[in-house]
Amino acid sequence: MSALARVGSIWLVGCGNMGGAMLRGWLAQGLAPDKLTVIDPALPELPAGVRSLNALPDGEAGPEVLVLAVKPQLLGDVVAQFRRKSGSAPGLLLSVLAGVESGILKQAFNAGATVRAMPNLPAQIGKGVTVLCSEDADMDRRQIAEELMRVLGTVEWIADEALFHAVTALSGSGPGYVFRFIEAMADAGRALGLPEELASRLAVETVSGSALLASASDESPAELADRVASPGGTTREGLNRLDAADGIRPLIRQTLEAAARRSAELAAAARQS
Ligand SMILES: NC(=O)C1=CN([C@@H]2O[C@H](COP(=O)(O)OP(=O)(O)OC[C@H]3O[C@@H](n4cnc5c(N)ncnc54)[C@H](OP(=O)(O)O)[C@@H]3O)[C@@H](O)[C@H]2O)C=CC1
Ligand SMILES: O=C(O)[C@@H]1CCC=N1
Repeated sequence: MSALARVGSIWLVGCGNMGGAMLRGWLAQGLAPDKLTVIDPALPELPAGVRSLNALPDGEAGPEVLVLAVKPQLLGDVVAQFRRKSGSAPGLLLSVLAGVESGILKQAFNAGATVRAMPNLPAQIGKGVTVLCSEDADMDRRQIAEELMRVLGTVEWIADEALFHAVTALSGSGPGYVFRFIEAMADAGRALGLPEELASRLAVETVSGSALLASASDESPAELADRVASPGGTTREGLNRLDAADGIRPLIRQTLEAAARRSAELAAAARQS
């Protein structure tokens, strides 16, 4: 029996982009709806059989798995509610909150084990990548956490939680940069005279097809770029601009550095709250 099928109860706190994707994925994998409680003051419409609450229940024993998917700035509210209302600590705490460290989560919820996760938005179509990290989860709880996140796409474990700032900057925030890149490609195509909708479609399909090829190919992205660039052709001219000293590499490095810095700031704020 899968680890997930053995889980008794899951409370999901926050059912927006990430929480919603997890909920849909778990149900699609066959998790029984009556094992699930969603806690979200917005009371989102939920599939039949899932318990919906606008706040943590009063005096009820804690769940086997507590999943946190609220904005990091709301952690304090959730912790305060948990202390006021819940009867016992969860067996496993799984948090997708950017910047909030395991130490803070352990102190706040006193769970049997704590796992931090950093998914990304393609999770909404099961094509995300999630990085997991835990200092105290045994094999069984690691397996539960992994199965809960695998419904969102692929899963990677890291041993050093300090790398979470870099992970958040790269894969957590990364879809945002890729969407901006698609937009910029489409804008540039329009500036060259393409009709707006055609430029948008060409930009999306070009990025999507290239990502699929990079994922399926044994060749590195650098080798694949060389395959596109015929000697003396158009792509080399474009790549020369991207590869210039003020081109894409320093820009992307600065982009990730800015996001990682923000992750560290969120961590500091959570430590102080
Ligand atoms: N979006 C992304 O791509 C990624 C997000 N994350 C992390 O996931 C977490 C959630 O992000 P995301 O899903 O985008 O956020 P959303 O705002 O989409 O979802 C959060 C949900 O929590 C609800 N909420 C607000 N207050 C409470 C409360 N006290 N108790 C329970 N639920 C509450 C919100 O309701 P309302 O809208 O009414 O306030 C909303 O429905 C964040 O911590 C973020 O760092 C991690 C990786 C990627
Ligand atoms: O922007 C954020 O803070 C969250 C974490 C990674 C993606 N979204």
